[in-house]
Amino acid sequence: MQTSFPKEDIKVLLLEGLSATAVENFRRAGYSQIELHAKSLPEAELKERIADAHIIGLRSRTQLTADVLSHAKRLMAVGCFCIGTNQVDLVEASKLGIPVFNAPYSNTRSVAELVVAEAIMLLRGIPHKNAQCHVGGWDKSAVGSYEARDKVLGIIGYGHIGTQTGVLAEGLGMRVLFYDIEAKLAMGNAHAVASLDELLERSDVVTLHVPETPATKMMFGREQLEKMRKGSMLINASRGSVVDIEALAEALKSGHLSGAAVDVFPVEPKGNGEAFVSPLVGLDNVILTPHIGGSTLEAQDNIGVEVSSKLIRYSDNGSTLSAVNFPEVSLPEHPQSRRLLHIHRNVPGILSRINDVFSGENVNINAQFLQTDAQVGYVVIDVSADEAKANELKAKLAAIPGTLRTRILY
Ligand SMILES: NC(=O)C1=CN([C@@H]2O[C@H](COP(=O)(O)OP(=O)(O)OC[C@H]3O[C@@H](n4cnc5c(N)ncnc54)[C@H](O)[C@@H]3O)[C@@H](O)[C@H]2O)C=CC1
Ligand SMILES: O=C(O)C(=O)COP(=O)(O)O
Repeated sequence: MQTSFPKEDIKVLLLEGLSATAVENFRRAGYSQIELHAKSLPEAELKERIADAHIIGLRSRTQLTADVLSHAKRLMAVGCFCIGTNQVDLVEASKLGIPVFNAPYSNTRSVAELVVAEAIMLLRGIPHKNAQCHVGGWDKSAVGSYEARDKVLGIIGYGHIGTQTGVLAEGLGMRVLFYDIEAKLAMGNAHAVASLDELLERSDVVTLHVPETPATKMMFGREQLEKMRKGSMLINASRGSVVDIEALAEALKSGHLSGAAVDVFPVEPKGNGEAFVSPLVGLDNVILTPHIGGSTLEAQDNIGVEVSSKLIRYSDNGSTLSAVNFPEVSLPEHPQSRRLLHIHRNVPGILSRINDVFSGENVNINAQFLQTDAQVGYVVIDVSADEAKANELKAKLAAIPGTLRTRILY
């Protein structure tokens, strides 16, 4: 599709070592100005690099704060090449008229497999036995080693990853309980519990799968750890902010918990090679992994295609389907028309001002799409007009008070 703004002038900034599938997809769609970085950028450099970027792709490390976004003079879309979107100030992006996309399912299975494997490792006391062997020890004993079969796995946050983890765990013969703030359909023989406390009191292994939200920040502290059964285990592959890591280290040192597996941390290195510091370092009953729950080649390749396709579709066609902070529209193509986009603050009266722009003009409106959310309104208008007329209409649309952005797509 031929776009009004030449695709070769659209700068795509891709950070944090995204899969080559993302780059190939952009290139195939005609985007040639792609800047690739293997790591997240220090804030000052990020502000510099984002200044003239039209599209940015990132993973969990890059913080797109309101301050960083204020340096992005041309940014039209953000792609989180992962599940979590807590690293982006979604409200600010929405206020600026910038849709944010993610990959809500592509690494779900990878996280669930890792968690189930860790549950088995912890139940067998493998972290400690492994550490012993590495220093010449030999601790052949069944003490503290258990089968996963018939043990209780307590899942906090029964969404995509939580349910998938429960299904895999049931395959091993584990009994699955879950706690969620929403009513959820139980998969297999899983049971919802009435309260977090009940889940903690009944589980042998507890695993966290909540997103980072104001309500989940530090939701798992000393009080929750104390309520866990003596000798039980905790797995956290959600977000580092969810667990009080100092309190977790104490619970492990005191023996109240017999083990833990932790993939996410309150402070994580910006990239490979930077030192990792944590109160859990050196505890040989803990499996530490460098935030790799979703880092399998399958997941990363799929995410690369999924998120780049959403960004390309928005850039080429205006569709915002599955944006996490923006009104969602899925648009047909009308190649015979010119497509104008109008993004505005959702305040009363704008639609009639938009329609005023077209009334009295000698142009035919072939289609009009409108979707709003609490903050933003998104109108797409397909018109029969020549280039000069389309530019004139765009200028009039841009002059409407409350307008955030206007574009002529094609
Ligand atoms: N370690 C890693 O590499 C990865 C980590 N993640 C993390 O896992 C999180 C969960 O992913 P999904 O399962 O795909 O998300 P999801 O949105 O499908 O599920 C999250 C569930 O948590 C529930 N929830 C929210 N607040 C809660 C609370 N306060 N208490 C109890 N339940 C609550 C929700 O109702 C929902 O059912 C992501 O947001 C991300 O932070 C995701 C992928 C990879
Ligand atoms: O998908 C997520 O939310 C993750 O936490 C994975 O993050 P990553 O892409 O490995 O930085």
